[in-house]
Amino acid sequence: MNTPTILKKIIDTKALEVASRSKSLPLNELMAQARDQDPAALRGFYRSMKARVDAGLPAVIAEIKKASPSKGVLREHFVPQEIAESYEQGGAACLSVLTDRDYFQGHEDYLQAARAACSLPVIRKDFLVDPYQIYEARMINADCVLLIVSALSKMQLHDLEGIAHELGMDVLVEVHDEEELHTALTMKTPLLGINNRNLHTFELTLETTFGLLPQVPADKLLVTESGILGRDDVAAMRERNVNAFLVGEAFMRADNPGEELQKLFF
Ligand SMILES: O=C(O)c1ccccc1NCC(=O)[C@H](O)[C@H](O)COP(=O)(O)O
Repeated sequence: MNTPTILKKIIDTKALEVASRSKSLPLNELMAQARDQDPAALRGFYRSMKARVDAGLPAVIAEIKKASPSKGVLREHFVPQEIAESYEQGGAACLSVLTDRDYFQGHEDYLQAARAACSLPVIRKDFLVDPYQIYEARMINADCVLLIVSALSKMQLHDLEGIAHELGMDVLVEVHDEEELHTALTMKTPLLGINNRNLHTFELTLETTFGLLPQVPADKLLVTESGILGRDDVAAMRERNVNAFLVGEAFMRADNPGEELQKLFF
């Protein structure tokens, strides 16, 4: 029998999580609450990214993550509010906050605290496999959700995207290879992430973005994700007209995450 990959383990955990949470708050009640939220309160994740890129600036999604399966604990002094303020001062376009508890030591409260401490739009960074989690994302005021193609069927991708859009949230769809890219291109969202990290093996190379780039249509806003560690990486992307970035580790390991963002990008 094949050993399950980390992504498979995470997805299995998510199914259990949803089953347990829906016992305390059933889906129909959560749906009703989420649909009652004021869409005007959302901050426009895509809009913020697009405005930076159109102005010729790097659009940085700055990530708040305490730990990860591939790297362990990244940051001991972890105060999401402080990090969010620092990122805003450093020039981030948006925030990404890990809400997964078991593998990333994240929490939904961290997203809410970070968002309340700044004026930036925020993506719920988690492994979303069920409509329940999309309604939950709206209830914690996420402005955007992540959908990972390798974790979902085409039908699930369309279904979850439809729910997110109906609730007023943006969608970042994430791919890692050509087949996933073709699937993602059947979706409506203009926000397309290429993850340089293989989520099954942890292998990481910026060549993933370079290799898929020629197949990305001009009307998509491409975000390169993972493994951006220094100014050389940023320059290599910008030379190829990749101007949107999702960065976690490089900032989380720095004493001052916002200053590190400034050093890397401006
Ligand atoms: O980071 C991991 O170890 C990981 C393992 C399994 C699934 C997802 C994983 N990470 C999510 C991400 O892709 C990153 O948090 C994000 O792109 C930022 O990457 P980095 O700048 O390299 O921290």
